[in-house]
Amino acid sequence: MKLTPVHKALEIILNQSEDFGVEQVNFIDSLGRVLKEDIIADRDFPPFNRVSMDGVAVSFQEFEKGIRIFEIEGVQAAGSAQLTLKNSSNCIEIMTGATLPKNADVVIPYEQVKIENGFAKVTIEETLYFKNIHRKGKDQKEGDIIIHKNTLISPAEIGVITTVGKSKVTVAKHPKVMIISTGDELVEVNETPKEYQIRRSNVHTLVSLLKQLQIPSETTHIKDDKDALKSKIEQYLIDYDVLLFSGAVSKGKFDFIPEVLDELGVDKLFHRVAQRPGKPFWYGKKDDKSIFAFPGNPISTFVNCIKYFYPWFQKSVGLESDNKEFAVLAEDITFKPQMTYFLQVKLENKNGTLLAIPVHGNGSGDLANLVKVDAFLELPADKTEFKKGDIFPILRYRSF
Ligand SMILES: Nc1nc2c(c(=O)[nH]1)N[C@H]1C(S)=C(S)[C@@H](COP(=O)(O)OP(=O)(O)OC[C@H]3O[C@@H](n4cnc5c(N)ncnc54)[C@H](O)[C@@H]3O)O[C@H]1N2
Ligand code: MOO
Ligand SMILES: [Mg+2]
Repeated sequence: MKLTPVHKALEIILNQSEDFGVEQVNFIDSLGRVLKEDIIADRDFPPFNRVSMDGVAVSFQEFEKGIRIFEIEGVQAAGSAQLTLKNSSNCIEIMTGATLPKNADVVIPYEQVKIENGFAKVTIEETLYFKNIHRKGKDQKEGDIIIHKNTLISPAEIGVITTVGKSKVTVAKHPKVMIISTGDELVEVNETPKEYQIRRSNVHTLVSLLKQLQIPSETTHIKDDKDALKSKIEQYLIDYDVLLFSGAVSKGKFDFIPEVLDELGVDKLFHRVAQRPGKPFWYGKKDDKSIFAFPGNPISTFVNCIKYFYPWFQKSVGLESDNKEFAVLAEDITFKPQMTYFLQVKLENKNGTLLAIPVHGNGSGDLANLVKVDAFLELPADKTEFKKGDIFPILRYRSF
């Protein structure tokens, strides 16, 4: 049967993105979420003439006249209401973060002043009007949009959100996701497997891959029993927006997922992609529900989640995902099949260039190899020889 090319599979999936609406969350819980409102300056930035050095505030005009000794009239701390310089030839001691006193228009730092017996003796010959003052409204004006809708919220955005006083933020709502493992060979993490059994690690990898995008999910396990699969999946198709499967999509006698989904009225949009690993990937849709059925081999599940589910989700919540990352292949690679090859690589930054160093494992079942790796290098299907120095897109799962 004909395999769907990777770019086509991705295109099909992206065309099925869904809007899950918006919700309000506490500002501190908005980290990693997608903003769904513009964040507007509630006042000027800075909101007052903010002194930026500890020292003395004086009149620039008096300084220009040659006055260098100023009697200290008072002290203006950060957080206290604005004082007025009553006598223009006096000064006010002033602290960083304080509002500039009325009638003062320059700050001389303590390093350039000698304080003695209630007088400040200035030791510099030159200064500038408004020196050491962060002028009101210089950064942003009240009413300016500081963060646009559809921005991914990072710690920098949290700073702005809080400074404008938004304790609640409108963000994209996440889909309700169920992650399902299948297979009679699988046992729980806290169980001791028999010689022919293994622990169901893939679902926990998937939960974690989703958690990296702040998407909560639930998991369950279903035995290789067609009736059980059918009745459970039927309910999940009602209760969840997205189902992620791991396993039972290939040619085996107990690979029931494609036929069960078909019998439940899920439209298959493709089955089998021209890629390695992850070829038997099945994707379908029922009404507005997306069903990603990943092949059970751990690396197949892993790479398909990053390659297909991640951009589908990002598009669904309104994030631009055209910010592809690239790396330079560090050694020659040959891959003969007419398939996209997701090569496991370690990333290394060498003099500003991101190098992709292949780390060969033993195929898509070798999950231990992934801990030595940072990303997959996407080698296109239309070539067989990939040369050291060539540049290819990467799918990265470690950010630092
Ligand atoms: N005759 C053919 N056999 C296979 C083909 C093929 O084209 N023709 N494709 C191979 C490829 S490629 C892959 S990938 C796998 C996909 O298999 P399934 O999606 O059907 O998955 P399973 O058979 O259920 O399991 C495969 C493998 O993965 C392990 N597994 C499954 N779930 C988990 C889990 N949650 N945690 C850890 N490991 C899991 C399972 O034990 C098997 O070892 O098919 C090839 N065969
Ligand atoms: O496509 Mo499979 O993932 O090579 O084992
Ligand atoms: Mg199978």
